[in-house]
Amino acid sequence: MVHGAVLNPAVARKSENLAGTIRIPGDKSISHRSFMLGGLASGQTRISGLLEGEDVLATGRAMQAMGAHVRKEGDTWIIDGVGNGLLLEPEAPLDFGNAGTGVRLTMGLVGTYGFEATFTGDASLSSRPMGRVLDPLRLMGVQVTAAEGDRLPVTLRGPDIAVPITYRVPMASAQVKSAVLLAGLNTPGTTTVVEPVMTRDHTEKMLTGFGADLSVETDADGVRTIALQGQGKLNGQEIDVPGDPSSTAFPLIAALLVPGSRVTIENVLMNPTRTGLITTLLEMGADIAIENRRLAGGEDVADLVVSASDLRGVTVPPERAPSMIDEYPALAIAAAFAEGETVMEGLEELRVKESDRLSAVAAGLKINGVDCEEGKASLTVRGVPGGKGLGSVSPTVAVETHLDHRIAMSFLIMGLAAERPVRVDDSAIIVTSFPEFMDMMAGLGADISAERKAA
Ligand SMILES: O=C(O)C1=C[C@@H](OP(=O)(O)O)[C@@H](O)[C@H](O)C1
Ligand SMILES: C=C(OP(=O)(O)O)C(=O)O
Repeated sequence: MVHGAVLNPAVARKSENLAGTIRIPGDKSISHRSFMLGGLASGQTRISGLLEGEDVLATGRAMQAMGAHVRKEGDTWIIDGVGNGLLLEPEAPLDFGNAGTGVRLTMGLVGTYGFEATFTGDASLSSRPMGRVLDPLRLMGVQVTAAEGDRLPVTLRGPDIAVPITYRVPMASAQVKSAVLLAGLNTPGTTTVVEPVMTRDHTEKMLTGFGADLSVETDADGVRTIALQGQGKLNGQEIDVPGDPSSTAFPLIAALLVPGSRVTIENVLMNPTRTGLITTLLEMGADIAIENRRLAGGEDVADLVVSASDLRGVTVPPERAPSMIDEYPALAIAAAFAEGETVMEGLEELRVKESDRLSAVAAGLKINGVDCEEGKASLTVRGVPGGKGLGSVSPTVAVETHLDHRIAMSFLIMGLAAERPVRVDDSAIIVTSFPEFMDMMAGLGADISAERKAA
């Protein structure tokens, strides 16, 4: 287990049919960006539906430490921004806890300022690679001090005047794309990002919504060129954050796996850069009705009516990975109950998330009786329809979550449909992205409880 954190072991047990209607909390990606752009813009930004997960709250605190005023009135978060180019030097290191998105995007946002800012995080975040955003920042003239291997803690000092760059993103990463574009906000001239493989487009959409001068061109091969004119004015906005499709994955898959279930999940973001999991589950034979499609705050949203289903294994093509990158741990659980083999490819980015998710998922599946194979960038799972024989063989066996919220939630979902209980060594980390998870699942009838004894 990872170093020093207070752990809350938990156990999930085979449950009766799940039933009810839930509204998934706000999207994590949009919530981070709402705090960042709201904190930077001139005037007031009002956010409803913000995800109040620890990751996002850390971003709010960072913006406050750089001069924005952040407060909550009733259910609305209100931010008085500083104005583009006018962030203040933070007096203390900015602690981003477990949040890759928070730290990487904020490094972009403030890296080009002519002051010093230090970034820290928890043991998981401190082991993740930051070079992917530090490299383009160095090209823009930013001085970087980092721990070995470009890890946290990182200290940045911007140049007097940052240099605009054209940057081709070397891996499929919305965080890298976004960090460069945000660095471009405080840089004279045109900052250009070339994105060979499309990733979630919230930064582009939200920058445009806040009034930035940004253009996107897509060539015949799907390569996107995003050009941002620096030093423009951003204006505060009203934002209604739709429900997070990555959080949706857990009750959605639980409802598919627990016999007799029927669950309605309302207000789910259906942006096509985020719907790869739904596409895959439909191919596996899932009964998911997509209802009440509508536009909310410039995004497609819908309600999902999910009924328990017999799933069959599929091959998930590598090009789908960016549109469901955070959903593979949950999909691997669905695959563990599907007829036949599920093959997931193009997963190299899973190795640098909150944990090495490829090996964490494979290890968790194995100790719970699932036949699977971990490749360099792939995972093959052979399912057991009905879950007979699945689950932990002894109360002392628990899945190691490695400070990774998605590993914790995925295996708790597994326990709801497996023959035997499934234990995880920690559930406390779930507050980073989905603080309501335990209560929401209990409300649907899921049997998940805290367990005093860790493995
Ligand atoms: O831009 C974002 O909001 C995110 C991008 C993804 O990371 P990568 O850019 O590393 O793929 C994703 O895993 C993360 O949870 C949120
Ligand atoms: C990868 C994730 O988040 P981040 O990179 O923001 O820590 C996630 O939430 O699954």
